[in-house]
Amino acid sequence: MTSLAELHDVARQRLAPEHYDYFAGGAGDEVALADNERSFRRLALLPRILPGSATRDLAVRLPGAEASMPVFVSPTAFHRLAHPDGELATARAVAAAGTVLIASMAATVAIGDMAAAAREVDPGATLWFQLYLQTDREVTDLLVRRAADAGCSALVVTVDSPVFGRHERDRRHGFTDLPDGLFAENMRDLPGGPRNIEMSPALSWADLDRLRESTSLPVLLKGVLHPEDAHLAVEHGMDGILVSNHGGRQLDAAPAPVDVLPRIVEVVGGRVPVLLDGGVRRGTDVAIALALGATAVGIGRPVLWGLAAAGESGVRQVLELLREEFDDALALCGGRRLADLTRDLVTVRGPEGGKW
Ligand SMILES: Cc1cc2nc3c(=O)[nH]c(=O)nc-3n(C[C@H](O)[C@H](O)[C@H](O)COP(=O)(O)O)c2cc1C
Ligand SMILES: CC(C)CC(=O)C(=O)O
Repeated sequence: MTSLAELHDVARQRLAPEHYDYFAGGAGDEVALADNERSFRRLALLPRILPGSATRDLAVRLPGAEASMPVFVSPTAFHRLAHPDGELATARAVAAAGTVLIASMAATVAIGDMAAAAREVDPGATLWFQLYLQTDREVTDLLVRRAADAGCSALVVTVDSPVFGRHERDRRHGFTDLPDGLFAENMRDLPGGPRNIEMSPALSWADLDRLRESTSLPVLLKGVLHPEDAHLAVEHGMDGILVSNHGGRQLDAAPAPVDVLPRIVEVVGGRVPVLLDGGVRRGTDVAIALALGATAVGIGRPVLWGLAAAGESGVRQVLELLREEFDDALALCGGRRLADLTRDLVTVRGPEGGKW
């Protein structure tokens, strides 16, 4: 395979239509979904020349992690719909790539088993655990304890889902539940028995404060788009911000993360890392996001396409393609290290170029 788009095509052919649409789809008219990729293509990189070095360093330090490149895996649910090995395959592939896997709370493999699979490949593999705060605090506390016991080195709290997005593709298919034999394994053995993941608009910053006080793990906030919320996140002691519109699956009128990134970077002012996901499909997208101030970027769907196309090896291909493409983009921009990707390199395409 020579690009992520090719792996996507193979995945589309292999998956059952209702499972493909669950992975691919967005909310409402899928305006945000389409805009996520399109927004990267509205931007251009103004390359510098003659870097004076033939070596490049892609490694990046993140909360509780040293990643081999500024690309991590964003949390996506239900990997066993894509491949029988599910999250075990994903965990092995991400460990082999030496980057961070954010394990979804809605994984079809329990977090302890994912961590064990990753550590067989690399004892130093990094997993973070994605969490939807539950209104039953006992449940949240138990999930946090399990993540810590599994050796997760950070928590990623998703805050863009006070209610579940309206996924019309799923409604048309009548896809409302996992097939028999698959389960959100982290939701077993909880007080009161197995549970569904709850999304609640009743949650507030006070619930986040409580989580912050209850754990020594770094806590990152996923789904921040408003600069004022980025400011509040830092004030409330968060260790990082993940700028995201949930891959266009929640508020369909939400902007593309890359369009709000510069403002958030400005507000945060270097106090904590600012990460981004949504629409990253090429190494040049990674370079644009870093030039606009992101510390690293996440990919969601491309991992699912790799998994559906070829299991562990497919996910490895996705990560290695992005690594090669990003290394290439950095070289072509005249850069040697990530810090060489600066804001002045980004312009808007077309005759207005430069007026950013
Ligand atoms: C099928 C699917 C399932 C997802 N599940 C979760 C999840 O369980 N938790 C979460 O915080 N985000 C979830 N997301 C959002 C991703 O973490 C991420 O924000 C998004 O996919 C990034 O956009 P991209 O797919 O364009 O790379 C999911 C996204 C998809 C496509
Ligand atoms: C099971 C869901 C909570 C996963 C999710 O966040 C999504 O499908 O976007």
